[in-house]
Amino acid sequence: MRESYKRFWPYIREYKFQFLMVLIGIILTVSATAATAHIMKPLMDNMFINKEARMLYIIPVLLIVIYIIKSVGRYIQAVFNTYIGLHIVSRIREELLSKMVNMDMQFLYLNRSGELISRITNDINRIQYFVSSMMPELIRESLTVVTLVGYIIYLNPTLAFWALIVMPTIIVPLLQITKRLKRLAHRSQEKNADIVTRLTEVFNNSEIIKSNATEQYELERFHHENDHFFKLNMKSSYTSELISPMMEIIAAIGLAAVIFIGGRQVYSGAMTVGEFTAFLTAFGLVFQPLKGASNILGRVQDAQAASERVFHIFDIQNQITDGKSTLSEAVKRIQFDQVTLKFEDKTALENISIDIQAGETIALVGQSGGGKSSFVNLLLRFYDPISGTISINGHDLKEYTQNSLRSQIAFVSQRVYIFQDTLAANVAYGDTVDEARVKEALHMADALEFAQSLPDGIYTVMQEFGANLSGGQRQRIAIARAIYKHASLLILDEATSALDNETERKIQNTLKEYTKDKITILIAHRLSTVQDANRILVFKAGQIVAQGSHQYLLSSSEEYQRLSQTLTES
Ligand SMILES: Nc1ncnc2c1ncn2[C@@H]1O[C@H](COP(=O)(O)OP(=O)(O)OP(=O)(O)O)[C@@H](O)[C@H]1O
Repeated sequence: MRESYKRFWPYIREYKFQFLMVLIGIILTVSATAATAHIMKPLMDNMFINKEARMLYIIPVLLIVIYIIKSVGRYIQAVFNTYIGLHIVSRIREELLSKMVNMDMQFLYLNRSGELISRITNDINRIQYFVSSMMPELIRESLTVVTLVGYIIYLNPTLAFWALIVMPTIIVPLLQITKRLKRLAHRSQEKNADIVTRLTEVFNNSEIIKSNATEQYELERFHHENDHFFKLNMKSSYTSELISPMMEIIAAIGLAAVIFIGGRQVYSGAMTVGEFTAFLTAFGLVFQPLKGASNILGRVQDAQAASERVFHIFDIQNQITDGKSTLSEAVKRIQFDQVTLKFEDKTALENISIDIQAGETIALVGQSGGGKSSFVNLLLRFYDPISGTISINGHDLKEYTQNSLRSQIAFVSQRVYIFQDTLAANVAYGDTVDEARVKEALHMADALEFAQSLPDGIYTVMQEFGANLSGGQRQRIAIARAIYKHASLLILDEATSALDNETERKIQNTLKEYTKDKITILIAHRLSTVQDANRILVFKAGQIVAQGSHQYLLSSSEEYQRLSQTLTES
């Protein structure tokens, strides 16, 4: 627990004023509670025994004042506790998202989106209680316990010894319970992540689910996860609910000891009935806050497990690190020098050497899994090679900051991403919308006509994933987005695969002028897409097995001849 607090301390300590307010709230509540007991004295002595009539007015008014103070204290404590908790949690949520979006691509590929969403939402919410309310509550309960225990020791040390001797017996089972609770909390949070993953999958794959009529199948899979989650939470409840009855049994044993030993002391005259009653009352009162404190320990396990899951992400170090220079000029030359890329044991690229100059259009072709996407992923620094160097304008890629490098690259990926925003904002993505530029980019991507036919033209809001668009329209928006960026390196990974030949040709013709001083790298499976490239690189099992113009390769490379058969057919 200390470890977790250490992690939260930098956040917690920034809320001195709010904690002070919580403390004031606690002081008001505790004093008002004490005053409630204290008012019993004038109530009995002055009002009933001495029959002072003015007390008939004073006591009820005092009682109301005391309860107002108590309520104000409670309110202040609750509101400021919540403020601290919610504020810290919302800050950590943003920091966690910032950490996640800046993680290596491999991390983002490997971790399910549902798992990451669950950490940002569910896990973080569970921390709130830990960072705000737990400490004040523990302080309040401990203070009350210490005061009451002090009081009973003061009343009768021998009896207090026998009454309290049973207390340590609770420690061992309590520790075991909290250990088990933490294990269960970990599993329950993992299960929660599974549920969110399942849900994101169900909603992202609705087409495939509907077309295969697998709704029932998905419901059963969800039921399986949900049921598991339910059972884990019940297990947690069986365990945590043990704390209260255990405390009560211990309290009963303590009380029995007090009655047996105290009763004998009363019989022998060592203790008056009044002293015995006061002792019994105070001893009875100790257990309420003690139970409260043990319950807090139970709840803390959940928050601690969640904070471990959250801080685990904060602790992951990126493998891809930023260089110091800024790539502010256009990409004029790309060199691969004996570059090898491996994913664990699998070699994705082997000994790749190539030199590309500004103005060139390079097409990558080859069998599926041949390494084409890996080649462009290296340029984007989604991965780093295990050996060899890649340089841009004569400097190793690793010398540049990733942001400055990527600002020079316009990338159209195989999967088209459309954000739930206006069409214009989708084209200008991340930049301010310049209407004329957006229209020009759309025109070059042969998408202006369809954009203008939309209800609000380029300001029409796109649906999530571009659900209201055809595959070809989505691709054209993605191409327009790349054009809008005016980057010096254009990477098109199967960017025109959903377009008909005529549209593709049209876009290619406009792009020719646009890319004449840039470097264009395109991956394609269609002959029409690649045959005009200055150079075609043929990939096979992670190697470039041939390169040259379309005509040259047709006459010299068997692999290309074989590929061109399939390229023409598709
Ligand atoms: N993130 C990754 N983790 C592990 N292995 C990967 C990863 N990305 C690619 N690979 C592997 O590296 C090899 C090359 O993949 P790559 O995606 O570069 O092929 P490709 O030529 O683009 O294929 P396609 O034409 O099917 O898109 C494949 O065997 C693939 O399984």
